[in-house]
Amino acid sequence: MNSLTIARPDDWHLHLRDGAMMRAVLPHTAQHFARAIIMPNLVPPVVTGAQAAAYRDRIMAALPDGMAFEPLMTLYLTEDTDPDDVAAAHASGLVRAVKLYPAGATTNSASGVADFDKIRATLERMAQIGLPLCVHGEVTDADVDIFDREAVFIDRVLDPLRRATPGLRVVMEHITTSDAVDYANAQDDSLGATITTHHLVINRNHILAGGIKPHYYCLPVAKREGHRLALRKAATSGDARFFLGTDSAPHTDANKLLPCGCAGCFTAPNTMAILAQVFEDDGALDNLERFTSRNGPAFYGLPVNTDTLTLTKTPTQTPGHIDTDDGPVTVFDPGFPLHWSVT
Ligand SMILES: NC(=O)N[C@@H](CC(=O)O)C(=O)O
Ligand SMILES: [Zn+2]
Ligand SMILES: [Zn+2]
Repeated sequence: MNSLTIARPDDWHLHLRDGAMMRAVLPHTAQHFARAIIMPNLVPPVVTGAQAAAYRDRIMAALPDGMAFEPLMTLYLTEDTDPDDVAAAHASGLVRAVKLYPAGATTNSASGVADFDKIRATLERMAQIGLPLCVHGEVTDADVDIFDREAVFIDRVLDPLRRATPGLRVVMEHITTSDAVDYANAQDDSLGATITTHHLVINRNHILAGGIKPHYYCLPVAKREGHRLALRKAATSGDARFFLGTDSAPHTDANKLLPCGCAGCFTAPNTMAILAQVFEDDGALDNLERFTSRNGPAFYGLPVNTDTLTLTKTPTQTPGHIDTDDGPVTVFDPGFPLHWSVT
């Protein structure tokens, strides 16, 4: 196959940031994706409906003329979140999901949740109105090994939370383990799971063997090869529970290359070329459209995009970095030449 046309993709987990960084990274997403679930972990976080509306306006103002893109806004769940504000933001069509960060789990998660009893009322309201909860699924306990934090979260937090809130629609974000794949496979269609581009490509050796590679450091951290293969199988299966959330998370090189560097891989520019190759290598090009363009809208109850994206078998050179007014941002290097280009 030398050319592939699919319904235009969406990105169900994206960090656009704000200001100069947003202006630089937004066109890379809008070029390939019609819509994206916009993560609310700004500083300060996007907690209220009013803050989400203002953030959406800033995104639309930063969109270059002639580009079409719809940001699907989220609210950052805190222990002080007002269920009425959440319900109003959902009813107006502004907000498509609420994001749960366990306090301290990842970039800008200090305002996240420590006491899960304090979010009960909001979760119950979300279950009533059908508003999905997107979850960064890692425990934060210092005594749990970082490579085990996702699996432990499923047992200790996610499964009890879902049992306590029947009907709540939940997205396990950026899953990295076979434990998460197995859990998702055992649930009904109230559960979805996003998978990033980079977790289909790298395992923990890529980060640590032969020298430390800060640009491969993200959270949840990439796991053993067996886990990567489980993610590949889930993503390429076509199963409706699994869909693309790139978690494209730009940080300047200055902030990545520190003694204590930031977590995140910037994949917006080359995600579609990488995914075409991943699916081709696994003999699953026929399922690429399900993963990038169909399963996500089905979970979120949105129409599939009517316009299309065409990939052709032409080598692509992804730039090593993009320039922003805050400094350069390195683009994720898959470690193999890319044979597919978006045309
Ligand atoms: N994935 C990451 O490593 N980083 C994300 C936060 C997140 O999605 O956990 C970021 O905002 O930089
Ligand atoms: Zn996260
Ligand atoms: Zn993220």
